[in-house]
Amino acid sequence: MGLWESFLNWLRSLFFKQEMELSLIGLQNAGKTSLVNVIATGGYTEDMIPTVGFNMRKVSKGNVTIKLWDLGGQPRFRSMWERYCRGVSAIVYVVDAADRDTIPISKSELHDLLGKPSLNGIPLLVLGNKIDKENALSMQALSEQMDLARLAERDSREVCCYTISCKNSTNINDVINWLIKHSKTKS
Ligand SMILES: Nc1nc2c(ncn2[C@@H]2O[C@H](COP(=O)(O)OP(=O)(O)OP(=O)(O)O)[C@@H](O)[C@H]2O)c(=O)[nH]1
Ligand SMILES: [Mg+2]
Repeated sequence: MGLWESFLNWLRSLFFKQEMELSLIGLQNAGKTSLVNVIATGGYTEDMIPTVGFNMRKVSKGNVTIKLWDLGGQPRFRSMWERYCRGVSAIVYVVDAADRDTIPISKSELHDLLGKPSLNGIPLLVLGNKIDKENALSMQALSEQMDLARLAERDSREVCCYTISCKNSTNINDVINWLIKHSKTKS
């Protein structure tokens, strides 16, 4: 980036600071914490420790400061999801697209959660992760199996779906761009 461009970006950042708060949910082993790491530092590792309860991370992307609530996906933590989704700018739901057996559970957890009136109208980004694996579902198949059309219609909510790989950093830029688009100007 040239000096002049950097200066302009700095000037812009003084006037247009944006911030957003996001919740990352989904079943255990889907790759939520891996996604936070990839967005924050670009780092990826195979040996991850399951999240106990939740973690909070703040990540800056350009003018946007993103506060991420990374929640544990094991059954005992799922009852907390709603509390951490209230009032966020967007909900990011991560699915292991290569673990076909768990898709029905993932779907029913998502549909139950979004049925709560407190979460009405919050935009939803569904991410089918692990597309580096051979048996991973396509975006269309995932979207059908998760019945995302019904969620968009039932709740008249914005719903978007991407397939990604945290391991290979595939489509991570699309995710970041979507997030930035859904941030709000700081008051
Ligand atoms: N092949 C592959 N493995 C991945 C990918 N993303 C994450 N993993 C692996 O999946 C496992 C679980 O990742 P985590 O990020 O801990 O999953 P999580 O959703 O945070 O799990 P909980 O904290 O228990 O809810 C780890 O072994 C990761 O290395 C990916 O894109 N491809
Ligand atoms: Mg985790």
